[in-house]
Formats: sequence, C-alpha cells, structure tokens
Amino acid sequence: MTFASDAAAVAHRPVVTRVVEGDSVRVPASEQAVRIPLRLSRDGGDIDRLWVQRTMVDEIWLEHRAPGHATWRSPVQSFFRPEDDGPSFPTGFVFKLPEGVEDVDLMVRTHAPVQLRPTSQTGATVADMQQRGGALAGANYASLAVLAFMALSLFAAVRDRIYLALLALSASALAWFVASNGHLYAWPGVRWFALWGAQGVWALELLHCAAALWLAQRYAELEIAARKLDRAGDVLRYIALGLAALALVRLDVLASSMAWAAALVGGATLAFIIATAVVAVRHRIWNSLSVLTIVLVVAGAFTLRAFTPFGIHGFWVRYGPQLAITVCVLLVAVGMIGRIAHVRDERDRERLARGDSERRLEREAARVDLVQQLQRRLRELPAGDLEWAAFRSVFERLLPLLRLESAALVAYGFHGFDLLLAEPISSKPHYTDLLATRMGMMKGLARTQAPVQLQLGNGEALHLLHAVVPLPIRAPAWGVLLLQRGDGSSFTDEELALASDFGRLAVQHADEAAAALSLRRSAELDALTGTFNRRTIDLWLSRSFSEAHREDQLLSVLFVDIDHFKAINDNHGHAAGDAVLRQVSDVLRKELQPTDVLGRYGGEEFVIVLPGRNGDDARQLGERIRSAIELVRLEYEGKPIRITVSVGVATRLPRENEPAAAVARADQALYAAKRGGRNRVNVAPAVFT
Ligand SMILES: Nc1nc2c(ncn2[C@@H]2O[C@H](COP(=O)(O)OP(=O)(O)OP(=O)(O)O)[C@@H](O)[C@H]2O)c(=O)[nH]1
Repeated sequence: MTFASDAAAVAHRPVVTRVVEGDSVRVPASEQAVRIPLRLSRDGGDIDRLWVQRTMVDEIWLEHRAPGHATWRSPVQSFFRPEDDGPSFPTGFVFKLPEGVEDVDLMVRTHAPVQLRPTSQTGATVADMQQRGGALAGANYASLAVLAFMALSLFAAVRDRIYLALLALSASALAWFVASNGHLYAWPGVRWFALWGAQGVWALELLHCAAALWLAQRYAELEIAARKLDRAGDVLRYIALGLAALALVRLDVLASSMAWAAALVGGATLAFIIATAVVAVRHRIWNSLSVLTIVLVVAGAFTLRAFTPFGIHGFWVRYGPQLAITVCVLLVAVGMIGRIAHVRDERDRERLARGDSERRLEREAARVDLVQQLQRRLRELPAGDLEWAAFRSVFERLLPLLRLESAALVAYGFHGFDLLLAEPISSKPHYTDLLATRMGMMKGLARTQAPVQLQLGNGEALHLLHAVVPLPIRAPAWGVLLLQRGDGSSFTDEELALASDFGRLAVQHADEAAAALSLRRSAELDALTGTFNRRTIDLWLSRSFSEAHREDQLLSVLFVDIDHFKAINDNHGHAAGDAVLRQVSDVLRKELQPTDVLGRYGGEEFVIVLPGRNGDDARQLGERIRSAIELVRLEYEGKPIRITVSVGVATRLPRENEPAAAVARADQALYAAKRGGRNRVNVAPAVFT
C-alpha cells in the first residue's frame, strides 16, 4: 500500500514525516530546494540505484548526511538540462546510491508542483525501464512525425483545410510529448525552449487541445450537424489559445494556477471531443465509431493518470495517454484519407452534374432556336421547299450538338415527295449507297418508331455505326434520320431522344406549314377548276395594272366565255356542265405561259391576265384558245358535247393604272363576239370608252 505525502512540510523545517521509497510524494513549487528524507529498502543485494520518473523539476539530487561524516551528494540532474551522455530518450532520473546507506535525502527544486515516486532498483531493472520507455517514446514520436508529414501531403494534394487541422493535431501532439517527456531539451537547436520550463509544456498542451478542438469541429462537420456544440468548441478553442499565450509569458506566480488551468482545459477538450465523436457517429462519418472508441480510451487513460497521487502508477499509466492520443490521431488520419475519396466523389458528382446541366441548357437553347427558325423559315417557303428546309434547320443544330460527322434524311411519300437530304452534301453518295441496299430495313425501322444504333455501310464503310431515328410521318409515307459520328462512338439514350425530338419538331412544323399553305391556296382558288377565284383574280388585275402603269409595261386582258353553256347544263345535266368547265380550264392552262394568270370570273366565264403582251399577242392567244377548245372532243355518258368559246380582248391604255375600264372593254368585246355569232375572238378598240 502506498500513500501520498506532502513534501511541503519538509521544505525548511526538520523532518516530520519520513517518506518510504515507493510512495508518492507531492513537491510544491518553490524557489529553494525541498528536502525529502527517504527510507530505502535494500533487501536485494543488487539494489544500488534510486529511480525517479522524469518529471518537470528544475533540479534534483540526493544527499546523505551522517553525524560525524562528510555529506555525500550525488550529481544534480534537471528535467530541462538532460545529461549529454545519457540515453537518447531518458525516462527517469537515476542516482547511484552509496553503499550501506538506508536513509538519503531527495533534494528537489521545482517551479511547478510535481508528484514524485522514488524507488530503489537494480541496475538491470533501471536499464530495462529506460529502454522500454525510450522505445515507446521513440516509436510514438516517429508515428506522429509520419502522420504530420502525411497530413501536409494530403493538404497539398486536396487543399482542404481539414488536413491543416490534422497537421496541427499531429505536430502539436509531437511537440507536447517531446517536451513533456523532457526529450526536447536534449536536442540541439530547440534547447532554448527550456527557458519556458514547465509553462512551455503547458503551452504546448494547450495548443494541442486547440488543434484537437479545431479538427474535431471540422471532422464531425459541426457547423452543419450541431451548431451550438460548434460554437462551444470555438469558445473552448479560444480559451485554450489564450491560456497558451499566457503560459508563454512565464510568470512564476501563474505556475500553480496554470497547471490547473491546463488540466481543466484538457478535461473540457476531452469531453467536447467525446460529444463531437458521438455526433460524427450519428451522422455516419467514415471511421467515426473507431474514433469515438479511441477517444474514450484516451479519456480513460487520462483519468487513470489523474489517480497517480493515490498510488496508481506503472508504465502504462505513465505512457498510456500519449499512446492513446497517437492511436487516436492515426485513426482520425485514416478517416481523413477515406474522406479524400468522399471529397473526390463529391467533386466528380458536382462536375458531372454541372456538365449535365450545361449540356441540358445548351440543348434546350438549341431546341428553342430550332422551333423559332422553323416557324420563321417555313412561313415564307412555297410547297415543295418546306420539307428540306425544315430538316436542314435540324441538321444545322444536330451536327455540332451530337458531334456528328454527317446526317441524312430519308423520306418516302412525305407530303407527296421522296427525299434524300444529306449534310454535309459530300456525304450524299454514302447515303445513296446505303439506301440502295438497306431501303427495306430502313422502312421496317421507320415503322417501329424507336431509335436504334446499327453498324451500317457498304464495303469499307461497313463498320460505321449509325443511329437510325424514325420520324413520325403518317403512313403509308415513312422517313428516318440517319446520324453518324466520325469516331464511331455510340449514342446515349439522351442523344437519341434529342435527335428524335428534333426530327419530330421538323415533321410537325413542315406538316403545319404545308397545311397552312394549302388552306391559303384553297382560299385563293376556285374549287371546281383549280384556277384563281373571282376575289383573287380581281386582286391580280389591280396589282398587274398598277405595276404595269408604274413600270410602263404592256398588259392585256382576255375574257373567255363558254357558248351556250346553259344549253349544255339543260341537255346533259349540271355534272356535265361541271366537266365542261374543268375541261375548258385545262385547255386554257395549257395555252398559258408561266407569267400569265388565269381565273374563273363567274359562271362559265374565265379571265386571263397577260402581263407584257400587246393587243395583237392577246388576240393571237385568244385565237389559239378558241381553236383548241373547238377541237376538244368531250363525251359525257356516251353523248358527245361540243364546246366553243367566245373571247373578248382588251389592252391597257398608257394612263390606266386600274383594271375597271379595260375589264369593261374586254367584256364589251366579248359581248360583241357573242353577238357576232359566238366561237370567235373580238378585240376591243383602244378608245372604246
Ligand atoms: N354546271 C354548272 N353550271 C353553271 C355553273 N355556274 C353557272 N352555271 C350555269 O351557267 C349558265 C350560264 O348561262 P347564260 O349566262 O344564260 O349563258 P349561256 O347559256 O352560256 O349563253 P351565252 O353565254 O349567251 O352563250 C347558267 O344556266 C348557270 O346556271 C357551274 O358552276 N356549273
């Protein structure tokens, strides 16, 4: 059984209590040396050393005083001035005892209160203790140095400040351990740190606490996970840093309270880290369960060490906390490495998402642009040009968007046209070849309405991968888009969907434009004969007269009226009359030039506007029409119908810029032709009105 004694009692007064070696004794801070009388038990003959665990004393030595004898005094040792010839990592103060002596005085001068437990040992045991302690300390330092270096490398690679916190944690642990074990002061270059004495060690301990708090806050992502705890961590960290700065001021009056303050902050830090580790476990942070376990072990190790004054001692009590902290740093580092993968995954995911949304935006913009262009372009085009214009707009966008080398539209019966449109035009022979051999297959694929990817081609181009995208064209017509990339890479579902969508838009807009065009045409045309109706031909007449007047051009008008049409209706029926009207309009159309305009003026009367023709030309045309109609041999229900027409001709007079007068003259001329016996051409005199 051991007990603690307060050596203060023996500082300046005669011995009251004699300390038995192996007991713990507390030595208070004092400017003068404190004398601790020791009763040695030297049962074994080999026991000739006194061993005191290294602790932060300024000076320590042994004295032996016997009445009538000269005082024996051992060399003075110091925590802050290790002997040069001692072991690399000394773990204790060792004094060779004079022979036959059972009572010695242990002399201690310290600026900080310390707890000592002197024991007498054999030389072999002392060597063994030095070796074990030294080996453990060395291994600990090496591990922490490696971890610090690793943290620095990780920071350089990932540029995440959490690795700086890991560096601070491992480096501060290393500095603290090296100083608190008394090894720092043996190393050249850093010996000066001894100036701060015990206060320097506390400053390092407090810095380590601050680093541990910083890392714990970031490791458990407290800022997001537990804001209140995070703020408490901030406060504790600032306290630790403030106290560390205060410790470095090295005021002796602060020595005792600083020891308590460091212990309190250490305890609070441990409590905070346990709470943080619990939060990390709850948030499933990688490796946090192992970290929590080791943090609890650290707390246990420190608690055990706090009981040293009550006789709990031993190798593991002395070194357990340091070892546990190193293992803790190691586990946190492992967690941090796992975090790299996590951070990288996050970054990759972010980059992909960003790329995805940019691509989507680009495609959406291209789609909007396509729709606008289709609406604009197709409105102005005549029938027959709509289809290729719509698909050219599609290709303009698809080629860059899908990185295509070429694309083609293959369509049969689309608005009555067969189309092969290739972009660029140089790729047309390739698609022509493809069609020659794969037409049936393409037709089959068009019916499926699902895009596919196939290796298509002939001869050398056999390997080329093509996307075949069916178009929604109403059967029996069909059509597909053929897309091909130079690098042979396959198309994603998204890309095929995009091509499908663009193809559908082109078909839809071409359909709408064709429908609008035919609606417009039907409003302009006479349903029975397909020639312009009265309203349209009136517009043409006005436009032609003002244009001819402006340009000072010739312009003639023909009125063509079927003779005795009422009789045809009466004798053969109304349907026969309709057939005659269609027949006459066909003959008229054949006789006209592209610039001439034909319209049905009403009933059985047609008007022909002849830009650039004089009266003579018009009369000759009228004559050709008359004789051509006369030659028509029309039979209705087996009965022949004889058709003749009368023609009135009028020509624009130089000052005329509107048609009314010329139309009246032509009508008059026609009337004259009728009166003249029909089946004849009559030219209105120029000054008829
Ligand atoms: N079948 C048919 N008959 C029509 C159509 N539009 C007008 N008609 C008829 O055309 C006839 C015109 O007859 P009229 O104006 O008397 O002249 P006509 O019989 O041709 O005699 P002339 O002009 O004097 O040679 C009327 O009987 C109308 O009913 C039509 O779209 N189809």
